[in-house]
Amino acid sequence: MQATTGYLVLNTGDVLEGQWLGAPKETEGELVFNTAMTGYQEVMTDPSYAGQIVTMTYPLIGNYGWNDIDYESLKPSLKGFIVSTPSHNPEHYESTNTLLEMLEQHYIPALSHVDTRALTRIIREHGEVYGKITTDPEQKPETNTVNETIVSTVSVREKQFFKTENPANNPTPHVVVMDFGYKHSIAKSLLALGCDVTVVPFDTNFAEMKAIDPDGVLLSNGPGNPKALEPLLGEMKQISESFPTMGICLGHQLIALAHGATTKRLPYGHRGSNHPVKDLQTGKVMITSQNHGYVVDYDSVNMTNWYVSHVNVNDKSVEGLKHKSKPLMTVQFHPEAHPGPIDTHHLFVDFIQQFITKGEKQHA
Ligand SMILES: NC(=O)CC[C@H](N)C(=O)O
Repeated sequence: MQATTGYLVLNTGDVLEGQWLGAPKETEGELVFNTAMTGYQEVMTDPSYAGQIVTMTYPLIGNYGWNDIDYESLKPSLKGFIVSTPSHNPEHYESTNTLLEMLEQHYIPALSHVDTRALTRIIREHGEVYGKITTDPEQKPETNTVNETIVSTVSVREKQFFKTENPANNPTPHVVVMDFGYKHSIAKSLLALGCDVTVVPFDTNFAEMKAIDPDGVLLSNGPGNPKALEPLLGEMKQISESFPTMGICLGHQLIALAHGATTKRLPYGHRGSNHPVKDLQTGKVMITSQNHGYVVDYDSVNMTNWYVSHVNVNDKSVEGLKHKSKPLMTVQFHPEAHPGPIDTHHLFVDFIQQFITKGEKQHA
């Protein structure tokens, strides 16, 4: 079969040629690159990529197929996918489908045989790049395609309860995950540690949270600019001051904003599975999985009540915050490690230790 030629046209004026894969529809969005060598299924199903076109810097994509285990959400939310060399004949005992079949099933347009190194250099140089996947190289992409309410498109509408199959603690702790586009691995990590988990919509307020009365609250990862959720910060502040709370990625940024810090855009984002992060208390460096374009501004953190617990070794940006007197901890990276190394899994243990050690609720 003759491959259809497709183009990625960028707002920088660059046009890259490739072969069309997946859904036969044009798409546009912000271009971001991920440097992980494996984990394309987790990347594609991570709701934090909603509104974005993702390119993988590793050239061989699809070679271990697509399985029933590694989903981070039920379907991909990304707008498009750009690869160098796709594999249509995967080899893996868990594989149930090919990458191409999944692109078609979920109606995601993609391009292969693109010079992804050149594309990554363009993104690194310009920082914020928008693109369109099209058959017409004369087209121009829209800029600023991520709308303010993108979190509402990926959050659950009704709360969902999951019972742990590993009731290791008595009584079983109950964690509420505020869903800004949560990765399933976050809930799986908590369930595996013996917590029951309720996932609630992103706009759950303090009164609703009090009615559930969990032992701990986790604010999840999610897409878009954290400042888009400014109207909800007051509720999040109350929630995070009243329950032992953990924030991951967007959840970390939101807790920081709610407590008076500011966020800004990184020059070109951290997306990959080998970002070194230093724990400033122990001095240990851990390799982490990351996916973010925004970051908490170091100088804006109120050091009277907070300290910076982790920093990125490469660019010294804020990677974690801890409240000095409340059980409140946040991280910019992904301790659920999917895809990526499990160096920071212990943070989930640290989080739940806060409410299981005494076997009773820590908040009044
Ligand atoms: N993975 C995330 O939660 C990403 C957070 C936010 N959307 C960012 O890009 O910084």
